[in-house]
Amino acid sequence: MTALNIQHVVKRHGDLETVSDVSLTVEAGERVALLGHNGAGKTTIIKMVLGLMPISQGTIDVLGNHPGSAAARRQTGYLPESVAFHGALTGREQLHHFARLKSVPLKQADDLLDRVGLGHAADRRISTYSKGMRQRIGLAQVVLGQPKLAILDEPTSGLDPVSRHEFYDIVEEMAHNGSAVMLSSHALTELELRTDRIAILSQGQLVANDSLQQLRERASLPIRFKVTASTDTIESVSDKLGGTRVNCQSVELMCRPDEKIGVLSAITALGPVVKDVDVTPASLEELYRHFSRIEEKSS
Ligand SMILES: Nc1ncnc2c1ncn2[C@@H]1O[C@H](COP(=O)(O)OP(=O)(O)OP(=O)(O)O)[C@@H](O)[C@H]1O
Repeated sequence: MTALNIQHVVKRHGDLETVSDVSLTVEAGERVALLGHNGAGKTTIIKMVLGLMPISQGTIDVLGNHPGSAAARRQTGYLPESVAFHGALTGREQLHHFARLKSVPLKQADDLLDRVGLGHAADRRISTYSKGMRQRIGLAQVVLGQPKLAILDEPTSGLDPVSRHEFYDIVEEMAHNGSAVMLSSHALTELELRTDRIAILSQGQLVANDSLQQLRERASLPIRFKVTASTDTIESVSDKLGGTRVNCQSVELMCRPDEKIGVLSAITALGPVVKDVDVTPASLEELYRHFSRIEEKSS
């Protein structure tokens, strides 16, 4: 089921067009990452989806409802880029408040405080919380009531690496339970394995919208091999395979994706002199640069 359906959406501020003919869907249970440079139009799209900003052209359907309608809001969880809570309230009081607004049992709020790692600080005032702790309260209020659509704008800014990992575990759990999740981020490395689809915006236009695997196939960027042998055999390995010597034990090779199996066969044919092989396909960061650059060149 399609939870979010954005079709041919345009946003104009006077003469300035900041979102140009963007079409994007997010299915129930799917995690879609919205990527783009500063000013690419991510927050503008999110604001239109939430009904906080009027659409100049095109349509947005949120679970069969108009963006910003009571029905759409009831089923949507939102974590803004800069999350702000009442500093005088404790984490528990703040989350209980959201639970009452969402008509969710208070017990669920208490359980969520533990789930986001704030059980120990639940009865402390939010003014004493670090940025990461506030972000966790923000995530807890999104998860509260298991919304059918979750919109997360730069959700991991301010979180340390362990907290980021835990954050994506919770997002995964939400998607597993049927929520559609759209999140914007600049932290590409962490998104690689934790999202189902990547949508890349460049200057208001959607320049890519595929799974990581499909993006790799489309971009056809080189694959990197690092072949390790012993110091006394690396010279002959290097002579046979070519590539660049990176140290006294390793050679680095690059090839096109369609050459991968051939290169692997050549490495395997060298037999036990090869101690190790690392095969690294294009990273999301490289793909992101590739797709953003194509658009910049053509504009
Ligand atoms: N009310 C407005 N009037 C005029 N221009 C606006 C308005 N709101 C946003 N913009 C412009 O729209 C473009 C997209 O902004 P947006 O905030 O959506 O970018 P973003 O992709 O979220 O960037 P960031 O990663 O920096 O948060 C920017 O050029 C911004 O200046």
